[in-house]
Amino acid sequence: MTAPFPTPKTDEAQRLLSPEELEAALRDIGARRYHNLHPFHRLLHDGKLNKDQVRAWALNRYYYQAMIPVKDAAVLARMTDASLRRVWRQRIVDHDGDAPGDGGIERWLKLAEGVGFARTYVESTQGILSATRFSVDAYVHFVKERSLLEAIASSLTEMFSPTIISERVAGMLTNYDFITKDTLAYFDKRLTQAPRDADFAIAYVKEHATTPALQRQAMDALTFKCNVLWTQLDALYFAYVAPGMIPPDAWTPGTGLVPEPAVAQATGTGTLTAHDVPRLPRGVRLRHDAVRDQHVLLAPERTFDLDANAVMVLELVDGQRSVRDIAGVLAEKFTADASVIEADILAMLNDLATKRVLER
Ligand SMILES: O=C(O)c1cc(C(=O)O)c2c(n1)C(=O)C(=O)c1cc(C(=O)O)[nH]c1-2
Repeated sequence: MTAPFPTPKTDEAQRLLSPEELEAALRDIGARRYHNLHPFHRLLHDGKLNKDQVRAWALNRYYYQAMIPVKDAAVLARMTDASLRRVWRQRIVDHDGDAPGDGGIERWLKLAEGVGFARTYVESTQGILSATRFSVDAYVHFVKERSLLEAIASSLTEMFSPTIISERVAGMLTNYDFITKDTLAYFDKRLTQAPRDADFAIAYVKEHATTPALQRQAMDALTFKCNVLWTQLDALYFAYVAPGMIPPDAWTPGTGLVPEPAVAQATGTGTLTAHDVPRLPRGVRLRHDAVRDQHVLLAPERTFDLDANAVMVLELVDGQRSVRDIAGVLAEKFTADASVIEADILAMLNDLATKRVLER
């Protein structure tokens, strides 16, 4: 497809660059346009956003994460060479995993849950900004419509991502008390996946962009992709930072979240989340008081009576299972909805945590 408004030909576009010059020109595009330079990222990394603004970022970026394998499947579908497909298909595995509960999309959902979202709300994508959807969809369309060279070149933003990831993880861990290393686990794997993918893509582009016109196409593809990323942050900034104009139907703070247990909130104690592994602190025991026929939690100089549900949960608290694991066991036992059980268990365990008879 020819662009309706083709990029004006510059002198640079007329001259065939050496592969090294081409790489330098591509890197220069990143140095000027990559999304690490966007004000929203600067605020995110420097700890200048509030929790809801960080939530808006996590929610919207989920759509990018979820569509990346769709994009890569489209790229794969254009490859007639099995040896290329064999390399590219790894990208889909990285995001989808080999089994349920595995892979990058799952890890992004954990990030979103870590900042308080209900997984089903995030997966529904109903609260994302239209601009997020437009720009991510534009990326998918681009790789379907343009040449394979352009499709591969558009992924070259990944050359620049390891730096921003290191900066983001360090910045967010230092600056936000609600962010943990576990929450950001998504990025651990990207630190090796992104350079591996980028090395392959840049080698391909250097080998196949063999005319000035093809080199220009590769550069334009990378510029386009930088714009895909930049636009998403513009939209976040506009809606959630300044002027703070949230479009109709987009996420508004307070919605789509797992309710935080009121007691833990009031006392300000660290709230357990579904991924935490609860255990009884040293000196606290689950006992059956035979005289009263009552299960109790026995702590130094204190006891707490437990109802039957609490006993069932605490019998599964073994310092190995996470809250989610425990909910899974009980959901299976009672053929009930695991997410409902999980919410109940979290409320109960957080109540015990505030009484200091449970820890993670
Ligand atoms: O955290 C980031 O700043 C960042 C940037 C990019 C990128 O540069 O496109 C990707 C990712 N992360 C990422 O996680 C990811 O899976 C990914 C895939 C692609 C792609 O174009 O195929 N880019 C990116």
